[in-house]
Amino acid sequence: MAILIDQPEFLEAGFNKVDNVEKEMVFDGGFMVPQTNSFGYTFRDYHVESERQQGVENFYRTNHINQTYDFVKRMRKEYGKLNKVGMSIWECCELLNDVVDESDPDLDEPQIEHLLQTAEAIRKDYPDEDWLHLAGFVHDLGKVLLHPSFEGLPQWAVVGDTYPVGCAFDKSIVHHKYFEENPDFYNSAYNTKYGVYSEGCGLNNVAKVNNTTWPPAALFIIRYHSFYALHRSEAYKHLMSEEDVENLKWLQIFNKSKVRIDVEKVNPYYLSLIEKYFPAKLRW
Ligand SMILES: O[C@H]1[C@H](O)[C@@H](O)[C@H](O)[C@@H](O)[C@H]1O
Ligand SMILES: [Fe+2]
Ligand SMILES: [Fe+2]
Repeated sequence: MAILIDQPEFLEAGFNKVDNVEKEMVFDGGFMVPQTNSFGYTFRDYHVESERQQGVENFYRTNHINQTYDFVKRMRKEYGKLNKVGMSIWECCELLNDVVDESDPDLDEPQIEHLLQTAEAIRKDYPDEDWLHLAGFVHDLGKVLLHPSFEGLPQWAVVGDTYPVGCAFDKSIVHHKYFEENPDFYNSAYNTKYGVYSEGCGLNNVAKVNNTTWPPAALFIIRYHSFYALHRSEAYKHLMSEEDVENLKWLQIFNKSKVRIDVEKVNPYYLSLIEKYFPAKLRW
């Protein structure tokens, strides 16, 4: 997803295949945590040569060419209406299970399992912050925009790493070279360090339409968990407000995780959190 609000370090290229996957499981606070994805590569490696990577690269090519300032503005307006569907958080999770994310080089489990894995990993580290567990659980629900009930948006418009439009694309963004085919790349209104923004303007302008009682940090996590150029490569810091800086620390603890979980056992806990923080039906 691209955002409206965003400089460089190159991702290391190289072959990071680890031959013996079994040996790469480490024991971490009661969880067995793999160090490689199920294809035998380290996580988020966008430069290995595999069939899956070709699909991922193709995805980013289309994504980088088409995510323009005007497109993102139009999408925000259209989907900000929240007039597509009325449903509960749980119903949304069920819709999500039909979705396959073409941008993810590591994904090999159903979305619901990925959500629970993420949530359980945070719960282990921060047992008392229930709002944070719930953030883990709902963090990828936005992918539901791929579902036909949302007019079936194409993958390039929905998934993949997050970055701002309206200012220069940072070199740390995955497969950066394809931005050279994006019209905004040549538009002087959008291709400078600040572009349409100003110093410290703040990353956050999320509309809190659905009356959640959640802390703002949770919304920040949901919105920016895929903004790797920011939380991993430290790009775009010049656009952050003081509040963003404060919230960033939560993002840094929010990492992809592959802990093994017993879905049946943990489901009731997440249902109770949904009930605590969200209305029964939400506008989407
Ligand atoms: O948060 C993740 C991450 O940014 C991945 O790189 C991307 O493939 C997924 O779509 C997204 O859910
Ligand atoms: Fe995500
Ligand atoms: Fe995710």
